Amino acid sequence: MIKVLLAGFTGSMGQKAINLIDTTKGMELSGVYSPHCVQDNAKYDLASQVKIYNSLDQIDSNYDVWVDFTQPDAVYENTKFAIEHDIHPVIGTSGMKDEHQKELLKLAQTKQLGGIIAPNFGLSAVLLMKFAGEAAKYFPDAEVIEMHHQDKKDAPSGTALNTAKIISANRDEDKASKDENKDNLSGSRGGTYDGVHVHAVRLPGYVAHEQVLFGGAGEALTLRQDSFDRGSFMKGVKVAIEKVADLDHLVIGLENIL
Ligand SMILES: NC(=O)C1=CN([C@@H]2O[C@H](COP(=O)(O)OP(=O)(O)OC[C@H]3O[C@@H](n4cnc5c(N)ncnc54)[C@H](OP(=O)(O)O)[C@@H]3O)[C@@H](O)[C@H]2O)C=CC1
Ligand SMILES: O=C(O)C1=N[C@H](C(=O)O)C[C@H](O)C1
Repeated sequence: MIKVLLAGFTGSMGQKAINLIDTTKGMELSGVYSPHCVQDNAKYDLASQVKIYNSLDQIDSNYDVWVDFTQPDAVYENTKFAIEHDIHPVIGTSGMKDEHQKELLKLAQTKQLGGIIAPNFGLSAVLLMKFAGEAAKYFPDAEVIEMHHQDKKDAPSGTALNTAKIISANRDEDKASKDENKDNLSGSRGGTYDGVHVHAVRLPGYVAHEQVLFGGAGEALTLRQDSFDRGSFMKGVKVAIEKVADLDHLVIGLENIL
């Protein structure tokens, strides 16, 4: 039985993850963590054996997997805590800084502990990123547009940033057009990662969506994925919880364990 600790259990993704864990054979929700919660199982409709924590230092090592859907400013500390306590991290939270990611890769390597940081657990987004990497070899001019629900706390999305990194790693930047626009309205061209423009839209009604626009001489290619429901992430989370203990290092991206 895989004993799971879920960080961010009161949030939108946390609630979906509880349902996944409760309905999947071979895993059990043993602990939950959210810094602003109260220790009242009935209030959150949690079985009495589920331990509730509202501070990291209360948590013991009695867990196999740490699932994290919290906030960008908490995810590094949480992941570090999990690795240091030999709990396999399954990290969905976006917004981790590159230098923090590198540090955690090293820490997990030293401990030979398996874990995953997944910018996106949805198959459509994983495939979009793969296809974007392929397209960037032939179309060096590309822009990323992500669209999310208005409650999203970070911009751009972790997926969009990762897509921009993949495009940058696969294209020949010297062949890309130089952007010499003058912004009459500040921010009109979005943000850039290594010269790849990234635009973030926040609107009610949206869940999580991304387009990558590639432009060439007289032609264009558009890739698009849509997560219409947060349930779309749960297959990926399930696979990650089941497979993470088989790894002996930290991987970035769901594609590495599919
Ligand atoms: N990789 C993927 O496939 C996906 C990733 N995400 C990412 O997951 C994260 C959570 O998304 P979502 O559920 O929509 O967000 P919510 O805002 O709905 O939930 C955030 C959760 O984090 C908790 N929290 C707040 N502050 C802290 C802290 N300092 N330490 C630990 N926990 C904290 C909140 O608790 P409280 O209510 O007590 O404040 C709440 O339980 C985001 O980063 C999002 O981008 C989302 C969807 C898919
Ligand atoms: O906050 C969200 O909703 C999502 N966050 C992740 C991200 O930042 O990429 C994954 C997905 O886009 C949904």
